[in-house]
Amino acid sequence: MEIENSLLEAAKKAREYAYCPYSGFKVGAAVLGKSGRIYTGCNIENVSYGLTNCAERTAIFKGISAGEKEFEILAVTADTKAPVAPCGACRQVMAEFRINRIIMSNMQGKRKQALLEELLPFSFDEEKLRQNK
Ligand SMILES: O=c1ccn([C@H]2C[C@H](O)[C@@H](CO)O2)c(=O)[nH]1
Ligand SMILES: [Zn+2]
Repeated sequence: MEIENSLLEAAKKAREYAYCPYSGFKVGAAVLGKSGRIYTGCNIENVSYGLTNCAERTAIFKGISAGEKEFEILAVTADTKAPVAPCGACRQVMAEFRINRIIMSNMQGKRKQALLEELLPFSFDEEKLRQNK
């Protein structure tokens, strides 16, 4: 519970740095690396909307680019009525790095936990790529 609270706190702080002039929808995320380090992220939008990077991917890419190989838990938060859920692109990136535990929350502290296999069933993975004939 302690680590979950720390991750949500870190995600909440990172959310303040969201660059979202087009949607006005601020999101914060934090991911725990196997090393024990926490990497945070916010969403970063672009005038060519499709280049937008979500908070979750910002946090994961920060971890990878700092040398982190494996992760334990990812937390994400936004100012929504129900806990915010990661988009499909972020779920696929979480699958790439086997981030199995996801904590979704809102600003009021409402939480929901899920396993990646629940968020992304029948996922496309390395094993399927290797079945290429
Ligand atoms: O889980 C989510 C959902 C949305 N967004 C961002 C993308 C975009 O900047 C804005 C609206 O979709 O919120 C995230 O960062 N994470
Ligand atoms: Zn996303």
